[in-house]
Amino acid sequence: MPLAATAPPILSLRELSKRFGQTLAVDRLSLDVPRGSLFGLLGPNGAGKTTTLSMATGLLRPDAGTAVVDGADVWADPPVAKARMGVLPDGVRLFDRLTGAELLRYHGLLRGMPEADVTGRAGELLAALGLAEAASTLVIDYSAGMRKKIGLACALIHAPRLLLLDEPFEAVDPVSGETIREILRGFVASGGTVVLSSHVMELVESLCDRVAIIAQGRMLAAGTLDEVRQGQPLQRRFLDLVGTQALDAGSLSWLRSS
Ligand SMILES: Nc1ncnc2c1ncn2[C@@H]1O[C@H](COP(=O)(O)OP(=O)(O)OP(=O)(O)O)[C@@H](O)[C@H]1O
Repeated sequence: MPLAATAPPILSLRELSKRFGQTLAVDRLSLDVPRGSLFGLLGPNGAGKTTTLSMATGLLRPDAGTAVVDGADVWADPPVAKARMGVLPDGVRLFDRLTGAELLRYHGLLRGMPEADVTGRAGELLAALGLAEAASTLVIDYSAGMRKKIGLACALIHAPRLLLLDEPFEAVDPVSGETIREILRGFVASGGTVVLSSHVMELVESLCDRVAIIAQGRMLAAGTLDEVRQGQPLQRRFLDLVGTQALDAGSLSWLRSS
């Protein structure tokens, strides 16, 4: 029996809920992520993906429910839980008055890494992600894709066993996208676990072995790729579960009249 089938999940969310005023962003959402999986979290805009990941990573306090990382409760024991994960938050809120190299160094030292390791790994990460030439550039002057990549490097530098990545491929060019896919596959092959959110079905279908589809804060389906797809392309299954929004007849007619 594979390890993932017998070991406890590396991430376990139980009945997580979060309300913003009138909006119930996440509604009693439960999810288990087995060790060694490359897990895709899918959902339309506003589904609650970022809110869920923020609660799972200790960035946003849930109204109710629990998040447990490798046995450590994220909200009862944050230092232990946070040490076990690498996080790429939504929008990548970074200290952007630092250079790329300084930001990576800051993250490594903050994680308690020895100075020499930080320097060595920072150089390797910058090179692998095509940021070596921008190492001395202030992050505020980075493009959106470069910010995503430096954010990913910061999440990786302490070699966590669990990566939680909010839209890691957003704004990233195809060459860097392939590098990131390679890094994530290698990470999982060596025993790591990745949870990523995305809108891009083809990417999730080709990269992830497990997926969950959420909409309006609720879990609609979760399991292996094949269990969720049920013999259909993921895109079709996603649209069936989430529902399509047909344009009313005559809607946007002004756009078609010249
Ligand atoms: N800080 C906030 N204040 C008020 N409402 C919020 C806040 N953050 C999220 N929301 C609302 O909660 C819901 C879920 O948002 P969330 O950002 O989690 O969705 P998402 O699935 O990540 O969307 P997207 O794919 O567009 O990034 C949305 O209705 C959003 O407007």
